[in-house]
Amino acid sequence: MSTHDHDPDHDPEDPLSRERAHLSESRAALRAMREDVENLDIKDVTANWVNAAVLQRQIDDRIKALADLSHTPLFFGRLDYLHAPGAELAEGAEGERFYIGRRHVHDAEGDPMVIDWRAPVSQPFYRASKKDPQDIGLRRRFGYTGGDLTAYEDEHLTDPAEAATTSKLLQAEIERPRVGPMRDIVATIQPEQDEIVRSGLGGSVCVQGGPGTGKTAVGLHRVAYLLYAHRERLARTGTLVIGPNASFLHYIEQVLPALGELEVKQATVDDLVAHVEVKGADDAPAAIVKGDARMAEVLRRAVRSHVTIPTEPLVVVRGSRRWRVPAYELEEIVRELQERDIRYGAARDALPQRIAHTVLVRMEQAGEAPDDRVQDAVARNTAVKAAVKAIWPPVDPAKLVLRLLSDPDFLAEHAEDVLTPDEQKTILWAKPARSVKSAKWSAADAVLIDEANDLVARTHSLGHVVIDEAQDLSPMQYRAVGRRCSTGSATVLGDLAQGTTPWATASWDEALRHLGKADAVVEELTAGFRVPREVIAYASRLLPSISPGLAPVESVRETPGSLDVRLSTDLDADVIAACRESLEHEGSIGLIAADARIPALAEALMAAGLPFLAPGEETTTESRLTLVPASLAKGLEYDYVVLDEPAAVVDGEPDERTGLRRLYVALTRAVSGLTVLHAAKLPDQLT
Ligand SMILES: Nc1ncnc2c1ncn2[C@@H]1O[C@H](COP(=O)(O)OP(=O)(O)OP(=O)(O)O)[C@@H](O)[C@H]1O
Repeated sequence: MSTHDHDPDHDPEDPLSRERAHLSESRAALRAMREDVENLDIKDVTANWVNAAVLQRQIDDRIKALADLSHTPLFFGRLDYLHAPGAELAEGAEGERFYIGRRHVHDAEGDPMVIDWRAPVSQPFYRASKKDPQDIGLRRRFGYTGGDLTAYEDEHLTDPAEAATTSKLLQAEIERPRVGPMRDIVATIQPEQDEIVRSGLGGSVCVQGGPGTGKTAVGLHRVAYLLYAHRERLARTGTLVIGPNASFLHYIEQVLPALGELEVKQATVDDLVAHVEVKGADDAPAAIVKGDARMAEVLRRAVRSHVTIPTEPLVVVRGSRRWRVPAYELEEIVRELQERDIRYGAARDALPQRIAHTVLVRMEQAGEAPDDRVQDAVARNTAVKAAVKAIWPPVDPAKLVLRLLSDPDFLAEHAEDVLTPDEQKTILWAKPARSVKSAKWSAADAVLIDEANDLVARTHSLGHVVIDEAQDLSPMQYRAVGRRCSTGSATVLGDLAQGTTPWATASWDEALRHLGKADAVVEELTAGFRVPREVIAYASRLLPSISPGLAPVESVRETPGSLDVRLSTDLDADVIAACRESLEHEGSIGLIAADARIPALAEALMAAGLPFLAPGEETTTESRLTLVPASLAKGLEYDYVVLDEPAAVVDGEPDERTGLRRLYVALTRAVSGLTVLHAAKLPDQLT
């Protein structure tokens, strides 16, 4: 591989000059594409204002997607094929040379200037190697400074004499200082990441990977890829990215728009199940039982218990005639509906028609010739309606859960042999709630209501769902997410070692069963792109205690002197000093501390005149310091991290293993440097 930097003398024969010329031509072509859309006159197409509004929105989105962002290079790579790969591999692609970028750009004749990174013809940019050149003679990577193309790097994959080296441009991209929200990695997706990104829409994928292995990045790029490869289907069915909390979602929200995808929804699991206002919290034992998959069976039984097998005949009066359906026939109808695999509500909707059908059969036997309208009229008959209400009454999911948590006998009846008497006691409210409105619902209760909801009426399924930090979901939460992709597929991202809930995932196989995706492929990512080698080695000392089976992350970053562990006699003052030191470097700074330490540290920072942000607030070049409670650090990263009192982070959790896992998360947020300050003794597992 050879790297070439910008030659200031403009030589038209110089490859860099030629590449820059292609860049300006491509930008001009993109501008022309945008102008074409801007000049569209929709008055000619439709006079209907509703259609016009819809069309205008589509046009506005398209204009947005065609924007030429000065800080994102239009192309970042070039592939020279040995043989023309054929037009079926890329929109209108012909010839052997392709520039790879974030989006497709074509010239006035429709010939491609830049090929979308997701097109099949672009794939060798990420996957080809000396071992498997995939018909690529030259792979060129471009380096940019500001918006300018200033360097390129060549690999001649079929040249046996050329030594394989690591890419300097990749190294520079990984080591660049972080400011602001998460960015896309489209120019430097690694082969093992690309395999996950491009895996098909039909199958679900689960990615286990240590801190900084790119799980979040891979999940987001997979959505972008799937939207490209299955645009129409996913536009119809929808896509969703699920993250642990609002600040995390805020951190990642710009990645997909930067890749031209504006339609992907984002939510936390709590958002998905927000049927009631969450005003209360469970203690851990109650939350564990409520999150246990056995609760699904309790709810199923409780919902079904509303059906009463009829013992009285039904009499329908029409005109001068009375039609009698005996109890045993009603019972047959009810039993048949119970045995079918349909929701409680759907069966309830079907029941009046079934009864009416039986009445119609009677009419026909008596020589009448009733039609469909008669059947509908019978189904709406007051006697039939009353019977349906008695046999199959409506169920309000929230009221049902309220009763289960308030009424010991009702719970015992449906939890028999499913929950132990002690477990039942654990989840019963000390003070029964009066109404759905006044109840102090917890987050776990809302998930139970969601399950009950689905027993009554099927939850709408999307085409693809990505779940990040999945290791923290309870079995009941996995079920709630699984319902939302029951007819689609899922990408499950997580790290067993970072599970910090009392119900944290212990095995992916089990989690995937709860999700309803037992056939998902589990992939492992082991190369770390965030945390410097020395820091990850330090954090990995905790692995034997927190997740014995897992191998430590192999960092691709070598930043010597990136770890500094200091004993302090005046913690607050030393923390402030360490923040000031970190602020001398470029990039973002995170001060991470046990949640209980946050108020004291906030005060110390204010007293020292150091302005700071809360997680989720965007760091800028002016405001670069964020004060991060350990409980919100997951998934985030900062250039420099100052970690306050590890022992307090561990002690902030109900048990030691969870505490050490929380510490592991806090220790693995740094991109360039980590300073650990402690006045108390460090946890034994670290030393
Ligand atoms: N191929 C890549 N090229 C450049 N940067 C990368 C690559 N893969 C990942 N990164 C960067 O590494 C950092 C960590 O990635 P990401 O947040 O996706 O990791 P993660 O596995 O989700 O971490 P965590 O377990 O801590 O949540 C991000 O800044 C991301 O942009």
